[in-house]
Amino acid sequence: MSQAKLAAGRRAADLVPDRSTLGLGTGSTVRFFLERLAERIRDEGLEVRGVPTSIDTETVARELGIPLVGLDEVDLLDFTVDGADEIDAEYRMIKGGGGALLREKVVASISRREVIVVGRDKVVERLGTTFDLPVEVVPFALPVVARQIARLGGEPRERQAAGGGEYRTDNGNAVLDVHFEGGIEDPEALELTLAATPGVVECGLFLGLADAVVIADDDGTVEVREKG
Ligand SMILES: O=C(CO)[C@H](O)[C@H](O)COP(=O)(O)O
Repeated sequence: MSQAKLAAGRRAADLVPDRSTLGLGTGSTVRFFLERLAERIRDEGLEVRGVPTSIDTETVARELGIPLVGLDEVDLLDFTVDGADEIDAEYRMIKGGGGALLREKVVASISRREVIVVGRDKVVERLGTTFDLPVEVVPFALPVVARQIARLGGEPRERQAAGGGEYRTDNGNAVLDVHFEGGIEDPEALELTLAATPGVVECGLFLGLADAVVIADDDGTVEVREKG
């Protein structure tokens, strides 16, 4: 078990305000957040309801007794906690290692406060240097999008399911994990280009969405950084 993920997830749960509507991210760090959140609901009577960003998170939240709500009943979210695969000094991120990028970005876009939980190993100088960029693609368009990404200088690889075979997101789409040799030079320009590519549903670049980051070390030390 990663002590850093445990420490970051638990600290974020301690920051959750009472009587709030929450975005519930996805991933192993968020799992620790959910467990601590459930403890607070039980022990302190914390009143919250959450919008899950994946079927996995929905299942875990239900098991833990965290009240859930749908986007049809919610306009804005008070507070979201999510993980990241990389984050840079400007709080720009790569997300989608768990395949939940689309729902995560929708939830981040309506969150008043987006708090990111990571181990220090996720903090990078340049995005794309330690993690390939996930791009969610309509299956029909896979070859077209892959060729377009190659023209942009990326090396796309279709994600496979854990046991082999076809990988599909919760939305029924495929994922291309795209390697950029030397990292991503201009994340803003790349996000715009990908968004304008027919067949691309969403990409894992999360720019200007994080408000704070909870960074933990393996010894359990936690630092909370606010975006200036
Ligand atoms: O973006 C994500 C899922 O789509 C996750 O937040 C990201 O992959 C980090 O996961 P973990 O906390 O397991 O390292």
